[in-house]
Amino acid sequence: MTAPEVTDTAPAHAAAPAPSPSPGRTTLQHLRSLGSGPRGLTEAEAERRLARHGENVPPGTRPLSWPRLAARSLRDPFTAVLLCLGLVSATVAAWGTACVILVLVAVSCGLRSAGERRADSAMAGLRDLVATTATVLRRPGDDASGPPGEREIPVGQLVPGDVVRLGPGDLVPADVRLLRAQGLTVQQAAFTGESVPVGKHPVDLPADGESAHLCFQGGSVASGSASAVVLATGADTRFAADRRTAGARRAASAFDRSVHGISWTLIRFMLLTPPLVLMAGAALRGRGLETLPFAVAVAVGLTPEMLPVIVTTALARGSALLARTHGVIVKRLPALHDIGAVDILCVDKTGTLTQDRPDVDPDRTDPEALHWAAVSAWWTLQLAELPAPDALDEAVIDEALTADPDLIDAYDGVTALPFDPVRRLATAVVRRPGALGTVTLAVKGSVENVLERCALDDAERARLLARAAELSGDGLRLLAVATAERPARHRPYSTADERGLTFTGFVAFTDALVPTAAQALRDLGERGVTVKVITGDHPGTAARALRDLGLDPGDVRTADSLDALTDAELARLAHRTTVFARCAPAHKARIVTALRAGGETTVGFLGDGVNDLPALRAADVGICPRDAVPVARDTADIVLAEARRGDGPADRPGKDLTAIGHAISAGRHSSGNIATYLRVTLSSNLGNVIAMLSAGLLLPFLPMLPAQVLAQNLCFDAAQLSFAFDRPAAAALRRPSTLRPRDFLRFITGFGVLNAAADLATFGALALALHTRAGPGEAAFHAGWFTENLLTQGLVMLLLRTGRDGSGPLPRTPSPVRWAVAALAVVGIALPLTPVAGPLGMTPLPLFYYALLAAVLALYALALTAVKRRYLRQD
Ligand SMILES: Nc1ncnc2c1ncn2[C@@H]1O[C@H](COP(=O)(O)OP(=O)(O)OP(=O)(O)O)[C@@H](O)[C@H]1O
Repeated sequence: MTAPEVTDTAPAHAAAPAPSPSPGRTTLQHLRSLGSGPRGLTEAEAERRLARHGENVPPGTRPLSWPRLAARSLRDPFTAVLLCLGLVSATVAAWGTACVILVLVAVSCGLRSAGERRADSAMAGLRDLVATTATVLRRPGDDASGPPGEREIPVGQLVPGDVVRLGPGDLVPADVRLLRAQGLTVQQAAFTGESVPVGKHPVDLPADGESAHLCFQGGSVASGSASAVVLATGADTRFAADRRTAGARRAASAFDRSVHGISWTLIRFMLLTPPLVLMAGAALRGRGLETLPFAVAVAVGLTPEMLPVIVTTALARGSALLARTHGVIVKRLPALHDIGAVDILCVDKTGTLTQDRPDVDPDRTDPEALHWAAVSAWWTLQLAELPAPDALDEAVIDEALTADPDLIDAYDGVTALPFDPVRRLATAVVRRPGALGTVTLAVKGSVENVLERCALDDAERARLLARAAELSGDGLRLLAVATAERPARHRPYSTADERGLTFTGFVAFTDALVPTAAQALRDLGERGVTVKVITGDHPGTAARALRDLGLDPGDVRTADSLDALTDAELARLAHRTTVFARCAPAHKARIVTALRAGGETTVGFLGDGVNDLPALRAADVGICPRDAVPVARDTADIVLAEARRGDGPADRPGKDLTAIGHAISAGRHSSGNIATYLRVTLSSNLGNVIAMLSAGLLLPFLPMLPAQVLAQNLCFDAAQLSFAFDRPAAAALRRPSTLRPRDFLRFITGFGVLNAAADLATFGALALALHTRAGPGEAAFHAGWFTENLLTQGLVMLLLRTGRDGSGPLPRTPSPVRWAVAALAVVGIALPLTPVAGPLGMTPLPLFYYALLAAVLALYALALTAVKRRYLRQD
């Protein structure tokens, strides 16, 4: 079964090649060839180009057309197996069975396509709510000489020739060529697999094969800033070309492991059934190939052909409800299943558990360190043309300017090396006006990274590290600040210059915890989810935050202690550890991958920054708060709601971490309904198959005609669609909802045998009721079994609604399920009495049979309840 997910529909111009890097063309020549310039396009020209090139929609985000949906549902393994069985039937001229199979395929494909179409549009609507925008430079109207202005537009409206601005946390919105850049590094793991961001800069005359001046759609800005001209959009990008050749690659998620795992187990059974039936028929009754249609019908009887429809409907309904009631946006349908299955949730600290609205703590900040940190922050902001300061820089500048409003005028900026989460440093090179021969490097960053670049003796270094640990232990965030006087020079400054520095002091910040964080962590614990914190911050700060939130941080590990471990050692350690500190983006991803190894755990990652992207991708399900950086919102599978007003300052309502609990409940609810369908349909189908096999060997005629198999399958399938609207028991919501093939097999074997016993008892009842009757018993047998089948299926729907997790009281059966069961019972009893009965090969039955049937059903219901109770007790 394919994941019910919106996938690519290649637009008409899909065959267009990805852009060439244009070796030998200068930037200006390239701009001219695109009919653009450094000041961008006019609005009127952009509109014309949008009509010509189409929307800049990355592949995989357009709802599929009807023909593509139908083609995709035909590729579904269940459908493929059914079609194969149909083909086998046609080959031996069993036209009745072949037609039955064809109708089954048509109905399930039709229902599935309609369900997916609805789900696709609903998901597209939800994704639009958290869609990212791009900063574009355009001139108003058609006035090419007008002044350009910057504005935010939806990424979909970008056209070739547009000039865009990029800053940290931005998604590269199209394929672009850099016009200017400052300290730009781009994460482009999607193309090259490199987890480390790559430096990018403009090249006026690129050599053949050079690509430092190009950034591709799907990449993300890790640090620095740039302006760039758009070369290609939508289906013409390299991202689209890669997807066309390689397809979308994503590691198997919890959804793939469970729903797909179960599907493939069943398909193996289906494929094994016909040969087994043929062999049994030959061995026990000396039958030959004439048993084939019957053998095929038995295999068809095993198929849960509505599984894809139920999965799509249950997940789409759950996602829509979650968005409406709690503002949580699920961007990829299977992610709702996955969040319900999460048993380990990794979170970063800053901006997730804390507000990321730091305030300088003046009592524990060295004034000189604050001075140089502000100079560094201000000039980095100016020289690197960052669209906005990050939270620490903003706090530093505010505090320093309040103390000394002339601080900025005291220096001229020379160059800047902006912050990146791997170096954990930011440097500005400044000059005092008049001091022509020398410059000052103002360096700020994490304590360890700054101290290791300072000229210090070991004792002093140890003293400073101890002081930093003490401040962090109080929950403070820290910046270490250092400076260096250097002779001025023309050669560009690089990270190699950040050596032999003079330590200046620490700047300390308070960063309040998110008000809903403690409650959210408690909720997660009660729902059986283990929380781990993976942060770039100091171990002391992380441990203190966790303690303040009511959790025991245990032994805090720093990332450098993990580097020497093998993947297996890391996996063992990761399961024992609660807090990982000083993690670079690649460490975060490696820890998540280690936790997932073995496929026994489902791991979610909740993060909000550029440093969280690799981990968001590595997890089974990536989650981010609504105010995360754009690229995190774009990467995450689930975007959380904002808090209600009152949970944060008036201008920014803040994060609502309790929304994770709602998302988990919604996921478990949907998975619970899928599990109910699987339990009910599989035990009933297995029972039928056992009964059909026994009857097939005992009776001189086919126990069920192909048309009857069809009618019965369709009625049961239609009734079970109501499970998408079911309510699982409260107990099912209390722990991670993993659909394990092994658990299902255990469940369905027991209940399947019980169901077969009821069928065999019915055969006895039929023999008793019909033995006095003259005429062919075949049609009456078929009618009797048809009625009993639909009635027992209705009973199973009511009594097996909660299985493995249903130890609590059974929730009231929702009306769609009650109506569906009633309709099933009515059809089962009434159909053999209607004129349709004749063509279907059935006749009305004597009243006596109904009395016997009532007794069989009553006994079956009692046995079902008793076995279920025993099963739940053992579980
Ligand atoms: N703008 C900045 N300039 C210099 N140093 C910074 C800046 N921002 C953060 N740092 C330093 O780098 C360290 C790591 O930052 P990083 O962004 O990787 O993680 P974080 O935001 O502290 O934590 P989390 O991973 O929980 O979001 C910080 O603890 C801080 O000391």
